Amino acid sequence: MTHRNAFEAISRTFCDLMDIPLSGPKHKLFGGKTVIFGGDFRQTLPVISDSGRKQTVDGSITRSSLWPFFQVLKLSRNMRLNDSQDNRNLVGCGMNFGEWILALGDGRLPTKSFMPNTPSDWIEIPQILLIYAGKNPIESITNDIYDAFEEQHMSTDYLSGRAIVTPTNAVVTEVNDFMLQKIPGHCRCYYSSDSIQLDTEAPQLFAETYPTEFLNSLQFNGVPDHEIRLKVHTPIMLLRNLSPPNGLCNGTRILITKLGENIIVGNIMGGSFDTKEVVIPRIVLNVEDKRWPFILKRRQFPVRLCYGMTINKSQGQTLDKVGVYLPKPVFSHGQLYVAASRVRSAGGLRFLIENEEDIPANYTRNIVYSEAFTDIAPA
Ligand SMILES: Nc1ncnc2c1ncn2[C@@H]1O[C@H](COP(=O)(O)OP(=O)(O)OP(=O)(O)O)[C@@H](O)[C@H]1O
Repeated sequence: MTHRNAFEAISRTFCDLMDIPLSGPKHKLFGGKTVIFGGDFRQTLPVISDSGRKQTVDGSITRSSLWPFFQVLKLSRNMRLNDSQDNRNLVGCGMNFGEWILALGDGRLPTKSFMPNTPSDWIEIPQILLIYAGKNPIESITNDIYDAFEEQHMSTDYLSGRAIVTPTNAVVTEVNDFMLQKIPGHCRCYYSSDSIQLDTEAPQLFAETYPTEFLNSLQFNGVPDHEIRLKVHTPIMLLRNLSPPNGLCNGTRILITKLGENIIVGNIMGGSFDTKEVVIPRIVLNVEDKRWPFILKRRQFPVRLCYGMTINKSQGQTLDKVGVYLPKPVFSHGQLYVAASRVRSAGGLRFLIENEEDIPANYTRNIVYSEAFTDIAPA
C-alpha cells in the first residue's frame, strides 16, 4: 500500500491546479475532483524501514485526515479464483479455499502460541497444501513448483505462471542461484560500477572511508546487486520503470534471449505486452539508505532473476503455481495473505515451512494488524 503522505500530496497538488485553497470553508479534497482508490487492507501496509507496528499502521490511508471523507464500497466476489473442485472444498478446513483465504487475511483462523510470552498468531496450514522439507528444502519446493523443468524451462507460458515466494531477499537469492545452476549453458557475470555521489559532503573523506570494494558489497531492497549472474533462457524481473508505454515497468518479467556486452535482450512474459522483444540497458541507480551517510550511484542492469521473488514483490501477480517457502515465518502484516492469494486455485498453492524443533512444520505465523481494518465503514 502506498503511504498516506503520497495521497495527501496528490490532494494538495490537485487543489493548486484547480485554484482551490488548502484550508478554510472553500477547501475541497483533491481540488474537488472525484478520485477512485482500489485496495485491500489484508495486503501489506506501507513499508517504512526500521518501523514497528504503530508506524506502519499510521502510514496507511485510514489514518489520513482524508479518510473520513471517503465513501467505501466493498467487492463481494473473488474473480481470481476459478471454479475448480479443489477450490470448492479445502480438505481439512470445513470451508472453501476462497473463505479460507479471507479468514486468513482477516485474522479469523484459530491461532496458537508455541512459546510463553510470544504472540498467539500461529495458524495451521491444511495438510493438502504442504510440501515436506526433506534433505534439501529448496530442491523439494522447486521440484514441486517447477515440475518437468528440463523440458519446459524455455517456455514463457510455463515460467510466467509460477514462482517461489518467500519473505526475505537473501532466501530469494538462494532459490534463484539453485535454479540457475540447473540451466544448461554459459553463465555471464555483470559487475556494477559503484561510486559515491559527488555532491555528497566531503567526497574525498568518504572515498577513503568507504572504498569501492565496500560499496560493491552493499545490498539494498529493489536494487540490483554488484554481481549479477545470468544465462540465456532465464527469467528476470525489471526493478525500475524504464519505459511504461513499452511495457518496461518495475515488476515486468522478461525471458532472456541474448546476453550482450552492454545490453540484455529478451521477450516480455505475460500482460498486454506478452512476447514483445525488448532491450535493457545499464542505468545509474541512486540509492539512499539511512544506514549510510552518502548516496550510492550504482551503474548496473536493473534486473534480478525471478524464479523466486519476495512476497512483497509478488503482490499484484496472478499465478498458476506458487510455492510459499518459509524457512522463517513472515514478519509483517498481510504477507501470508498476499502469498496465499496469488493463485487461481488451491491446487496451485504449496507451503514449505521450516520451524524450530519444538514447533510442528504445519504451523506458521500469520501477522494481522487488526487495527488497520478499523474505521472502514461500508457505504
Ligand atoms: N472482471 C473480471 N472478469 C474475469 N476475471 C477477472 C475480472 N477481474 C479480475 N479477474 C481475474 O482476477 C485476477 C486478479 O485481478 P486483478 O489483478 O485486477 O485484481 P487485484 O485486486 O489487483 O489483485 P491483487 O491486489 O490481489 O493482486 C486477474 O488476473 C483475472 O484473472
